[in-house]
Amino acid sequence: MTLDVYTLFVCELYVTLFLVIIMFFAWRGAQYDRTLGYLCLALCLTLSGLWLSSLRANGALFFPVVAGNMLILVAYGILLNAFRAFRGAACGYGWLLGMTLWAVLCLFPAFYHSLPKRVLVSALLCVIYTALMIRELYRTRTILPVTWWPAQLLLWVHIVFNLMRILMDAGVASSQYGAIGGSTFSVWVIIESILLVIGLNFTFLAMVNERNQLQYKQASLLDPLTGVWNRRALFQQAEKCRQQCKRSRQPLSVLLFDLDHFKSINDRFGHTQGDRTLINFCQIAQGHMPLEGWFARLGGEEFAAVMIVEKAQALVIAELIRSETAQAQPDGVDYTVSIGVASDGGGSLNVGNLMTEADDALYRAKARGRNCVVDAREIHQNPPTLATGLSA
Ligand SMILES: Nc1nc2c(ncn2[C@@H]2O[C@H](COP(=O)(O)OP(=O)(O)OP(=O)(O)O)[C@@H](O)[C@H]2O)c(=O)[nH]1
Repeated sequence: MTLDVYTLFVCELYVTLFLVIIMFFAWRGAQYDRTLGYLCLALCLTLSGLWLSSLRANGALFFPVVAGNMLILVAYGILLNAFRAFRGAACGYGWLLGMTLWAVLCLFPAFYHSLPKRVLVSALLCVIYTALMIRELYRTRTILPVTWWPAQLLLWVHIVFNLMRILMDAGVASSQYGAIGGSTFSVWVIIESILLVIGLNFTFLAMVNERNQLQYKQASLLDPLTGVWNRRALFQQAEKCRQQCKRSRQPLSVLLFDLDHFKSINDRFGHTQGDRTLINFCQIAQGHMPLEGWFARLGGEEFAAVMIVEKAQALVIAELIRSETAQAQPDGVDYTVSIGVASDGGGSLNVGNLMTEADDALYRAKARGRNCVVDAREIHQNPPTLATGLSA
């Protein structure tokens, strides 16, 4: 099979131009996401570099060899910045090094007129830039659990190809003297770079999409003020706990918390201090969650926790939270919390019923003067006056 270098080159120009257009709209559609912006810029520079390298066919040397390759090396640097921007890092100046090195080397006629030397340096720089991109990508593995893998694969294929190029492309000038490199290996360089730009575009779109999806999902489950889970997250988790407890017949406990006279804290110390008090309470409560315990803000000064522990342990945890809160005094502000606790031994579990029971117990805790823990079941079994809430 003979692959015509000019036909491939036109294909490459067309594909790259088309990808520039796609990426430009993707960038705008993603609210001017920096990563996609860098990628779009890298593609524009690649397109310009490719076009300049085609001037080799007219016998020109300066534009294809110096300017064309410099543009392509800047594109590599900007691609590296796209990976850095993806993980929120600043750009630095390292991305300019490849282009600068090439410009300096071109000042030496022994390099400028030697195709094998140019092929060697160009392939080496591609390997170095790609290795740096792999390093950047490696740092994003925690925020990119899925697309991290295809992105790695794509970059490793590019490294292997360029290493093969160093070994196999002796820089023999092609009889079809034309675009990119000008050696007999050019056909493979063009094919690989077409596949690379297509692969990179899809990979970056998938990466940005995955990161955004995870961010949106997280934002929809977290309370923005305190950073703890919100009502939606807690109810999702409660349903998982219910299923787990039902299967393994484990006890499930629900704790409802309500800060006492919180309105008066806002009135006396201001809303900002009120916010700080809410954050302080969340830190205290989070610090007492057991291994299988989840805490959330339901709204305002109301919080809840679901935990796979039996009633006795849930009451101990509630009392620890209550007493630590009463002693906390964030910024000199005294505040207390009332807590209702409901538990199920693992039989006919119903989270809705447990919530209602805990809410009932919380109501009783408020009625008993606040700053206390009340166990829902004991309220039902005993007259209110004998309820075994752990009063402060
Ligand atoms: N600072 C601050 N205050 C909030 C926030 N959300 C709700 N609040 C306030 O919380 C207060 C709740 O007041 P109430 O429902 O009357 O309850 P309370 O004063 O705590 O009284 P008891 O619950 O009966 O002890 C209101 O003044 C709300 O404005 C918030 O995000 N930040």
